[in-house]
Amino acid sequence: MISEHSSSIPASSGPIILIGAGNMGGALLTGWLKNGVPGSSVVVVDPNPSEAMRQTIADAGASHLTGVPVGITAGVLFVAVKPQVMDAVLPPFKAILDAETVVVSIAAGKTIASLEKNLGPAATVRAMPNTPAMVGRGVTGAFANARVSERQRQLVQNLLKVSGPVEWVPEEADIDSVTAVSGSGPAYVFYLVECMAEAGRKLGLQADLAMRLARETVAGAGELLHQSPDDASRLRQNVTSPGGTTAAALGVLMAEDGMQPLFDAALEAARKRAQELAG
Ligand SMILES: NC(=O)C1=CN([C@@H]2O[C@H](COP(=O)(O)OP(=O)(O)OC[C@H]3O[C@@H](n4cnc5c(N)ncnc54)[C@H](OP(=O)(O)O)[C@@H]3O)[C@@H](O)[C@H]2O)C=CC1
Ligand SMILES: O=C(O)[C@@H]1CCC=N1
Repeated sequence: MISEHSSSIPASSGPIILIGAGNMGGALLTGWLKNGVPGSSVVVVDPNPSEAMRQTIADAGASHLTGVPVGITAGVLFVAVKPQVMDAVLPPFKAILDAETVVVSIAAGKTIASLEKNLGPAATVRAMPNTPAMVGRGVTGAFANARVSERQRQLVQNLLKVSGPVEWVPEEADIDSVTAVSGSGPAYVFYLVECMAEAGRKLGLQADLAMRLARETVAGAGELLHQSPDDASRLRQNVTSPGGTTAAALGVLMAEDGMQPLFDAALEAARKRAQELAG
């Protein structure tokens, strides 16, 4: 159970059961532990976590199980397994829910209706974090169904915000769009680094130098975006001298057949895939 004394995390009515301690589940667990959630209030269910995760769990005094806990009721059931295995994994967990439990799923696409098919009607939040959560710099979109009380919403908000800001959306369908923008978004940025490095190599730079330049440029631009009060458009304009080199490059990227139509198509594809994973 999380006590009122845990820094910013309000009390839950029972332990947090985390199903799946992979990339995202592990990142959230690490964030909870750093932000005052006592390890003793967390039960991690994962048949085969990494050695590093086993160590984290053990060091925190959290419990590790390979299957459904027996004899306890979940305060929060936090679902962080792949959407494709959820229908096989979830049904036995129905036994550890009661009227006070809030279910949180971070799985792409999986609808609340699909979760309820496996778990029965429950206070449920669909959330979509992203991998910068691993360094406490993520952003999460979240939707709560009508069964979620104000207390549960606060509790979930505090559990999610250990990895960065939380943006609540008014419609469940919005979560699929959030997934397309920020859930998958870090991959687009990493690919941008790859593209910049490859283009630099084609201009004659050593491949590893081009990669270092591209990587530090994107990391530095991200940090500037994070720290500056200016919006992205203003920051772009600050780089762009009239008649200069940046304007020449942006003439290509911002052409009618430049990046915007590519991003429109890419994000539409991501949202469509989320919708296909719904069932
Ligand atoms: N990666 C990302 O950028 C994001 C992912 N998500 C969502 O988060 C969820 C998890 O993704 P991610 O962390 O990347 O995936 P991972 O594969 O890294 O993590 C899933 C974990 O669940 C474990 N697992 C498998 N079967 C079970 C089971 N029966 N009971 C308990 N645990 C089990 C896996 O073990 P094993 O490896 O041994 O199979 C693994 O440790 C997905 O639903 C995804 O859509 C959301 C936002 C961003
Ligand atoms: O690719 C995926 O399906 C997951 C969800 C968002 C990021 N990774």
